[in-house]
Amino acid sequence: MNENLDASGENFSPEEFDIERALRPLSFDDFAGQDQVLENLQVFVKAANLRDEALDHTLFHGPPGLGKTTLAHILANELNAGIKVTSGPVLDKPGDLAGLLTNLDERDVLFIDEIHRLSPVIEEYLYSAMEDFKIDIMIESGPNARSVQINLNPFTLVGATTRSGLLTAPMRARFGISSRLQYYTTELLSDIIQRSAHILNVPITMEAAIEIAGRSRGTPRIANALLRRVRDFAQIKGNGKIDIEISKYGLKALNVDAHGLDEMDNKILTTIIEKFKGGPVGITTLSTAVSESAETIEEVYEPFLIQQGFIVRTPRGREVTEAAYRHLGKTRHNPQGGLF
Ligand SMILES: Nc1ncnc2c1ncn2[C@@H]1O[C@H](COP(=O)(O)OP(=O)(O)OP(=O)(O)O)[C@@H](O)[C@H]1O
Ligand SMILES: [Mg+2]
Repeated sequence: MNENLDASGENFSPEEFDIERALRPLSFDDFAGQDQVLENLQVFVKAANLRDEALDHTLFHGPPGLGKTTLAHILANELNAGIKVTSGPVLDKPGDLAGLLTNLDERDVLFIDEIHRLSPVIEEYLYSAMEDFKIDIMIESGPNARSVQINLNPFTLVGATTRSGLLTAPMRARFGISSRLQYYTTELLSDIIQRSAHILNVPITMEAAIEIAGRSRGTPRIANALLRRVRDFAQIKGNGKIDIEISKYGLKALNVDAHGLDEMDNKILTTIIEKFKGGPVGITTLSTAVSESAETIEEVYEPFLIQQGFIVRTPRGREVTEAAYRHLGKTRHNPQGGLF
């Protein structure tokens, strides 16, 4: 895939960050797909609103760019509550966390992105906040040092992670709601692209939206990123309208893979084929061969490759499929002869 996009589709300039923000859905109604997740959340939010209670702590997990951060903001909107945003690696002092927590109004959302990267001290500290809406803080120092308990307003912790496997069991257990986001179908992505094109005020044909959607790696963030790039081609090389011709031209110029696979996706497939005769290969061995952690392969790359039918998981490890050979234009040397 092209150099500007990785599996998450991130890598924006500041202006693009603003566009990204404009394209972000703000309510349940604007949010496409993830039907099961959304249906449940709507019930839980309605119930919490009816009882005037804080929503249960909610965890969103799944690959990058599928809408975790978006949903956290939507929850706050739909709860008619405020939201404070932080992330695991940023939150390293208990004092900072205490400051955030004590400033939450009743029913507010505290969104912690990359929640698998919290330090153990902070995590420990969060437990009592989540469970009893209480925290202990140390006041004064030296011989006068003592800890006082502070009551917090009932709030909702929303956590997001691409690496749910790295979350500790006690942390996981404290979320009453846990939702895994799935890759989007081409059809849904083409709806999202049309909605975004409308916001960006650029005309697009249905056919073009489907073409771009099919190359977006099942990921709305990538779909929006590709749309913006194709829009550039349409404005500079075309007549401003995004049709199928300019889309194909732009996607080719961007070097976007026909399935939207990115560099690491292709590296994983190529490595299994070239170094391990198509597999099966164990995840640890594969991880060393492609220089990427086993967890990232399992949680970020592999789900898409499996969903697209390029890889299968067997008890002896990962194997590539015939589709992967075809995709990479390679022929399979099958020792048993026959089948492929
Ligand atoms: N269901 C959706 N409908 C429309 N647009 C969406 C949807 N989900 C995501 N998007 C778009 O994709 C962008 C990326 O989504 P978001 O930032 O929520 O992903 P994420 O899961 O938090 O990713 P990361 O793991 O990298 O933080 C959003 O800004 C939004 O424009
Ligand atoms: Mg996010």
